[in-house]
Amino acid sequence: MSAIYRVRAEASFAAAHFLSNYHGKCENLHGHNYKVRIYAQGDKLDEGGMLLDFGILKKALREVTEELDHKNLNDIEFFKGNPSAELIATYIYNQMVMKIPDTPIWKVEVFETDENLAIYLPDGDKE
Ligand SMILES: Nc1nc2c(c(=O)[nH]1)N=C([C@H](O)[C@H](O)COP(=O)(O)OP(=O)(O)OP(=O)(O)O)CN2
Ligand SMILES: [Zn+2]
Repeated sequence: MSAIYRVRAEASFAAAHFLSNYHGKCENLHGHNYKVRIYAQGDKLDEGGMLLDFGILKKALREVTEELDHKNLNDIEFFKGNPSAELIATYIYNQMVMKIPDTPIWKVEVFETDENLAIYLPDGDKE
């Protein structure tokens, strides 16, 4: 098996949401300070010994999270009324692919709190 490299960037944003198909307190409008971690992976390094400049990953992720910052996530059509951490991770993945299409994204983690996170693995469960 050949070796692979992974690099990670992190960003955060604050946003409001409610979950339409949820019966409990989360059906009411409330907010979170979300933290996002995104991982790129590959098996080849460039001539500078890098898989990918951290700065490229970080810049793209910040552009995506800035679009979400201080928004009501229920206003975003993609979520269809249910901006769960899982769908936020999916949305962020889709946006990142549009920004840096040549960068293979391995994993997106969205933390709603320090204890609660959802993970999106676009390529299935291949760790
Ligand atoms: N799989 C998921 N479950 C839940 C999500 C989600 O995105 N994916 N989201 C929520 C709500 O957003 C809720 O705000 C967070 O849930 P919960 O942990 O129940 O609430 P608190 O953070 O306030 O935790 P307490 O322990 O109750 O203080 C729900 N589930
Ligand atoms: Zn919530």
